[in-house]
Amino acid sequence: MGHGFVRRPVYMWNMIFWVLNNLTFVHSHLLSRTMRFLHISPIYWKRLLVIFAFGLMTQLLGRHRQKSPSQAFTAEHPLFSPSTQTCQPKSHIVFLKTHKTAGSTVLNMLNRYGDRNSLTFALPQKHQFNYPSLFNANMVRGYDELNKPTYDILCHHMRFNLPEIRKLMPSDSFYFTILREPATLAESSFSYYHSVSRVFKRAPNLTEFIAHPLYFYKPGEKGNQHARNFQWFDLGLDPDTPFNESLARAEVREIDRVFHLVLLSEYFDESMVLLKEELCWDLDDVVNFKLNSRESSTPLKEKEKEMLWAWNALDLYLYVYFNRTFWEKVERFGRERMYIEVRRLRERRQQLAEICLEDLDPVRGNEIKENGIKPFQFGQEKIMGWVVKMDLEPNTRAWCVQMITPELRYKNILDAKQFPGSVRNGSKPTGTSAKLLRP
Ligand SMILES: Nc1ncnc2c1ncn2[C@@H]1O[C@H](COP(=O)(O)OS(=O)(=O)O)[C@@H](OP(=O)(O)O)[C@H]1O
Repeated sequence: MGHGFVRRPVYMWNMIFWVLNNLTFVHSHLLSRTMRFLHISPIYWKRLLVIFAFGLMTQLLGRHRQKSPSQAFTAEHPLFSPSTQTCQPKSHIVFLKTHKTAGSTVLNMLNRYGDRNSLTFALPQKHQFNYPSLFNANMVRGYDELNKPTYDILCHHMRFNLPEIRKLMPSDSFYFTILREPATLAESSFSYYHSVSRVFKRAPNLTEFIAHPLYFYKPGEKGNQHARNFQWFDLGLDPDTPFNESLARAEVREIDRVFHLVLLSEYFDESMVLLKEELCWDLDDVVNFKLNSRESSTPLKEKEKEMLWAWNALDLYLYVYFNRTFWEKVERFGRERMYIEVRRLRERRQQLAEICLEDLDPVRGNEIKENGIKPFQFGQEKIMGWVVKMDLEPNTRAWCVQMITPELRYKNILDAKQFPGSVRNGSKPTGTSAKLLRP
């Protein structure tokens, strides 16, 4: 599990050590006089030199991040260990990719990180882990109960099932997921799955569905997950359970116990900053372009939102709970610090967009001629994508292409990398590049 690039941030304490170190060497005679003047014995002076040298070493290696103790997270899921004040990039990761929540953008980031650092993905046999069935370890390609392979990242669409996940993922894995406000999620889901989901097919339009959901919804029918408590379902829970506060609270607390971080798609950039901090990653590891967005969406009236919240009461409970924990984390991170970090992230995104993209706005899929980066079109929705400039230096272009490679395409690339020689998926593994340099 290599992390094949050098970290660049310069940390204050390392800088101080570096400056002192240079002063020590350049002005050693001056220093020794000062030490004598201050009545510090040569033995202490030597010890100080060792400390300075150590400072220089850490500065040069730049692998460990110094964190200010005042920013320490003391919650159940610490953002970093306050005792050591350093962190190591995490590479054992379980991401529950919920549906219609910006999960594809998060997934792309995980794909890139794992690809660049030669991490091993637990990949599905086909496109996803037999969704909507509950996840089972045997759905992972190459998994073998007796001779267990080791995996670093599990991140493709699945219905969460912790005991099975624990069979294959390391015990120190970092669990995270992403949620979206249930009414806008319902609007996205209705438009995306309208042509495939039986319940939605029966409804002439979203307005009718919102007005009479029970008329169209038949419990236990295939495809129902798209129509009610979608996130609750993806978390492995029963979306048809009648709402009951104490049950909802117990389930949500259990989710909070298992997941180290729950992101919010409405606050995507703040989410990326928290994630970067928790994973001890670099800014470039979490910078992204929005993927899988529709050309347009239907604005909801207040009344419609309320009706959708009532219909998706379990998802609403989930969202409200994790909205609170999210902002508590932001508070502990520091609002001012968050503001600065979000600005850095946006500036970097803008910089990369200017380097990589023909257009700073997403374009329709049919305007993208390059097959590897055409967004996956599903149902009648127009899914938007990006055009990468052609005249880029190859390394830069490969980086840019990675940032917008759609999930199925990227899955095939990773699959071909992990299972070389096996002919499947009809995809040639072009575009993987384990050691890309930043543009
Ligand atoms: N960065 C960022 N910030 C906020 N929102 C974002 C982002 N990236 C994607 N999206 C929106 O997420 C919706 C697609 O979600 P998914 O990628 O999870 O969909 S899928 O289940 O994998 O098909 C889709 O929402 P709708 O456009 O409303 O359908 C995307 O626009």
